[in-house]
Amino acid sequence: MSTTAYYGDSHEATPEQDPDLDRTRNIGIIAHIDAGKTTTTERMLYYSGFTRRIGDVDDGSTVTDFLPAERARGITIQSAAITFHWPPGAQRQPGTPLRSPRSLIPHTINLIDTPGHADFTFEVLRSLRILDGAVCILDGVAGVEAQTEKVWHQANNYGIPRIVYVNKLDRDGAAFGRTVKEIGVRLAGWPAVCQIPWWEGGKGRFVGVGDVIGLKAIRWDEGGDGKAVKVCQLEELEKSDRDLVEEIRKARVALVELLSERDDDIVEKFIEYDEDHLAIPSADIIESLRRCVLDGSGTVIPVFAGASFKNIGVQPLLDAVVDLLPGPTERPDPEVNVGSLKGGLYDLIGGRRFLELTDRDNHKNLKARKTLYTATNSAASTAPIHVLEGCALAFKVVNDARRGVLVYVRVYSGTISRHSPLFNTSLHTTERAPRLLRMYASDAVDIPFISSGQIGVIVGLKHARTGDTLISYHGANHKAGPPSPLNSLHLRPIEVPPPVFFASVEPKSLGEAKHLEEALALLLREDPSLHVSIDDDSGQTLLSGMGELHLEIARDRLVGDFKAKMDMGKIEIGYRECVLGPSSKPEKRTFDKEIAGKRGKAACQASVKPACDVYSGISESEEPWSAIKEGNLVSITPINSLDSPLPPHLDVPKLCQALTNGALAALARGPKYSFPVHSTHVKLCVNPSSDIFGSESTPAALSSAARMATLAALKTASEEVGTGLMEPVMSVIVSVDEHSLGAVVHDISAARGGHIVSLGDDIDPSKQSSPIATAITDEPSRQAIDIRKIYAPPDPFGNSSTNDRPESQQRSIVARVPLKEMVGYLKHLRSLTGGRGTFVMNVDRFERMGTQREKTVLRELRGL
Ligand SMILES: Nc1nc2c(ncn2[C@@H]2O[C@H](COP(=O)(O)OP(=O)(O)OP(=O)(O)O)[C@@H](O)[C@H]2O)c(=O)[nH]1
Repeated sequence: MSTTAYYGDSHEATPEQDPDLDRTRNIGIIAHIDAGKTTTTERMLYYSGFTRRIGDVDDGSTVTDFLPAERARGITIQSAAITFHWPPGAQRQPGTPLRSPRSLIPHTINLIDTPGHADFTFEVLRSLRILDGAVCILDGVAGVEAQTEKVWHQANNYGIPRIVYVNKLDRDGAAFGRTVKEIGVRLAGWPAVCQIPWWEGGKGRFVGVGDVIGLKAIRWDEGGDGKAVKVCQLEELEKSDRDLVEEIRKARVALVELLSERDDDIVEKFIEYDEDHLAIPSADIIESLRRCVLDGSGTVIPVFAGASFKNIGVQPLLDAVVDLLPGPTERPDPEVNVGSLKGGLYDLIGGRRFLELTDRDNHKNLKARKTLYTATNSAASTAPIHVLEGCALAFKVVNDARRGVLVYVRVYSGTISRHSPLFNTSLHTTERAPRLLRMYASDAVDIPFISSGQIGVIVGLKHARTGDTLISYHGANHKAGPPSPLNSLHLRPIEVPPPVFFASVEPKSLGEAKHLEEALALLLREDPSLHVSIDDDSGQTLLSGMGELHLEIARDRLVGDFKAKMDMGKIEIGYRECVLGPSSKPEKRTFDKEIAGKRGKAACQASVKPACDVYSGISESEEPWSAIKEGNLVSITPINSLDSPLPPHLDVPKLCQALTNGALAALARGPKYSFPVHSTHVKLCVNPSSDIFGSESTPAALSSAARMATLAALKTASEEVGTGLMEPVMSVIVSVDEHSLGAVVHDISAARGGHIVSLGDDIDPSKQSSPIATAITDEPSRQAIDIRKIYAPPDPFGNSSTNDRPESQQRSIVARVPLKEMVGYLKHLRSLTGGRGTFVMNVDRFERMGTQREKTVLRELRGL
């Protein structure tokens, strides 16, 4: 019997609903550019009753891409967090037990839309940290693309439970079966096919999906808004589409078999139902899948099907989000750093085994951190952690034209209440949270507090930046801040990659300078992967970032959104400068000046030498204090404060920090070419009896002395042995079909001076692990996936076995190529591959150029 059902037609969106944690899903959508994230999100909002019409990416009317730059370019730049409810309908009364499937009961979904372009990978990583689960959208024609693969493996590192949605199945050339096999091989997990596409009459229009779990088929009305669906039971469907029914049954057998290899409970059910794969109730299958997905390893990958643009498949996908992805309480203890110590936040709060250094913490500059934090460590064991009232991560800062600066936070413990003072553990400042909001894309609702597990927005913070940890604590003290170690607690910190492109930014007139400065400061709060520096010689402001598009968007934001009247110079590659040998003698400099009406005096001695491998350099360094930053090593010879005690305002860590800051400031600009210095070891020395002058030796004076001495040492080395240029070398992953492989490999190695690291062969069962997985995950090699054992339905418009269509086999090339040779590569790759090739890249290292190459680059830089 077939029935007509309606999704989402009886609902008034009720933003104030206060959800229980077990009914909350903090999820993200990850995918390659153009796979259909925004299109799918728009449908989700519509069916949930949040919007009254469906937004369209192509005419710029979407809810989530609300920045003018995003609408103009039709791509997602910033993550926008939106809250909605699924399924629509009355909320569960508190205390009502959950039942399976969970999608029968309304849930609150906090959805983070992440950008797909490689230049915004850092943005994706930032979002990944705060997700409890993710939907990965694939383009059913293109299959698994390089960017998706990259983000997928990064999500593995964070252990995020995921499901896959194969979109665009209405398009010519859509191949669901082939995509399923690619999922297995390239995402290195077992695809659990939960739906199969329903093509009318087997080879016609894409009209709906076969539901492998519920053993039924769902058909959407053609041309409608997608709310009305026809649910067909298999017995009835058998009369008109026997092949589809057969395939649904086959898929059910494969699904139960796959689950029984990993879940004992489903084996019991299998036995209970007389070993009949089809007899096991759908609720049991869902629970089994959920258990497999929740481990976050990506070993079992539930796969769903649809065509969001044609309004097909989105509601069952939302059901799957609720049914298969975890609530905040089902996730592992969030990782925190307290100084050099790592552990779980709840372990810290509960006083459990947190204060041991973990085995994995053999960090490169562990020695320095150990020295710094010995005091913290001992204090920590007695610290009053219980004063912690709330702990949140600012994962996104957005300047909203109407409301001012919005700081998106995920609360991990306790609550953040309106008006409560928040201590920022990165900036060591306290600010109040005057207003709290829950965001519905560009709309918002005021709320009195944000509780643990929830995502919300704080309005009115003046300093908080993306990535900062904010805490509220009992007995807040604005001046002193919270007691140690709470004052150094950082939630899930991530490293910002080095910027490799830069451009000068200049106000159109002097009167505009202040406004530009403020706009840049805001932009930096939003996006910590942008950097601003001032060129000492020319006085120019330089903006650096991760890619050309990254800087172009920054310019659009400055001009369009912040209304800064400015010009941006040519976007150029950020080279680095390195010393070619050691300076022959240490340089000593004394700083003796008034700073802000206060006398400052201190002296410092510095020498420099190459540190080709800064990371191994540190283990050779005997100094107890050393720090690696931006590819350089700064070390300080032991300070003997026993013979000549330090003045009361200084202790060894404070003094070392001030000296290091000074040296790092000097390294920002090379002595010969003015590029930042790289791969250089600065050795600093301060003798308390002759270089410290009582209360006049302030941290600022010490920094200045270290800066002057380092500059002098760099100059000496440059004159004596010279400096060389280094260039960013990228780790590049190119996805092409077999047909274009030869041409692309030749182009990379012959024309671009690249080095091929590996060639992935996706169809050879003996080489089952993806080269991208190997390049990205830091986990030990993953289990082997035998493509022959993957169940995938046949593709009506070709054969699902990739073996039979060699020209469509996707191959991954992993290579190392100088960034200079990658400028404008996408266009070239497209022409080499008939438009099908895609690539992703990130900085691998900075490498010294050969003499000839250096000459050419210098000539180009000088415009000769
Ligand atoms: N035929 C077809 N086109 C689709 C479908 N889903 C999305 N599209 C189109 O694909 C293009 C990209 O869709 P978006 O939703 O902007 O993709 P996205 O993943 O959000 O892209 P970025 O924001 O740039 O990362 C648009 O032109 C959509 O209309 C689909 O199911 N079928």
